[in-house]
Amino acid sequence: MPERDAAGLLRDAKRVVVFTGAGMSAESGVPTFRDSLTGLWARYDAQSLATPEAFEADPALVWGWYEWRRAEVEQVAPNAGHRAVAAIAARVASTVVITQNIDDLHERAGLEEVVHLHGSLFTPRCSGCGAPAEPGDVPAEGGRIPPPVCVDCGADVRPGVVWFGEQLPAAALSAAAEAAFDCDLLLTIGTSGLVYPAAEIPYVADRAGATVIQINPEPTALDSVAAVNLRGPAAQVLPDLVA
Ligand SMILES: CC(C)NC(=O)[C@H](Cc1c[nH]c2ccccc12)NC(=O)[C@H](CCCC/N=C(/NCCC(=O)O)S[C@H]1O[C@H](COP(=O)(O)OP(=O)(O)OC[C@H]2O[C@@H](n3cnc4c(N)ncnc43)[C@H](O)[C@@H]2O)[C@@H](O)[C@H]1O)NC(=O)OCc1ccccc1
Repeated sequence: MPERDAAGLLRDAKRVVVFTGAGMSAESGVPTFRDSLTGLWARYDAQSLATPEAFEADPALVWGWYEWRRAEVEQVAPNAGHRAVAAIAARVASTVVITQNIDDLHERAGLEEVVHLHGSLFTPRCSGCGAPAEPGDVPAEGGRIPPPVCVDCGADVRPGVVWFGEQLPAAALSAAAEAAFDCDLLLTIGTSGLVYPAAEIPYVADRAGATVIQINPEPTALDSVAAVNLRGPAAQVLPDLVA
């Protein structure tokens, strides 16, 4: 029975990587990347909105979208899946949690260190000089919101996320690749495995001889690299795995 194998594999693991995507936060009520296009943004395609070109063309539209997503995240709480991942990190000293998510639910579930490959909703910076900016109060009204300007150089402040066509933060990418190369077990949770170079991480672990366990209610591009596929929602499957 896959669950028992997975629990046994996790119990015996010495160096664990937990790799997460939007599905990890779905049961908290955070819309997955593709579902985050409602209201004003419904007529846009996420991949074209999450680009430097879109911000250049209409800063208020894109800033407003990220402020809406930040408001969503601030209204929800980590789920039992996030708490189970924190329990794994507490139990297996050398656990590295790598996420594609820009929410802070892993941290709010008790994790001090999380490798954010695609940035965060809570680390805005100047689009000109790169100076960190204060994430102001979440605006009450949704819709188009002009971004604040940088106190140092007056350029627009931008969300601290990685947009399509932009390089990932070098430190995060190398920390992730290194952890995947060194681990003996990688858990991939709630990701479709379609966005690169992040999606390469489970393959790095597999090629280095680690066991890959996937948790996802649906089949994904990562089925082929997973030794064990647990077909279920993260917040239901993970607690059993760490029980
Ligand atoms: C779409 C894809 C084809 N395109 C790319 O990958 C591109 C281009 C590219 C590069 N290399 C390639 C190689 C091949 C093909 C294309 C490329 N990559 C890039 O542009 C990257 C940057 C990519 C990062 C983009 N930013 C994001 N996010 C931040 C912003 C924001 O969020 O707004 S990506 C964003 O989308 C992705 C969404 O994927 P998932 O998280 O997996 O979510 P998804 O909705 O797809 O699936 C949810 C899954 O959960 C499951 N699920 C649902 N409920 C549950 C549940 N309850 N429990 C468990 N699972 C569940 C579902 O079944 C499903 O499987 C995440 O990565 C997320 O971070 N940059 C770059 O390559 O730069 C290079 C470069 C080189 C030189 C010079 C300059 C540049």
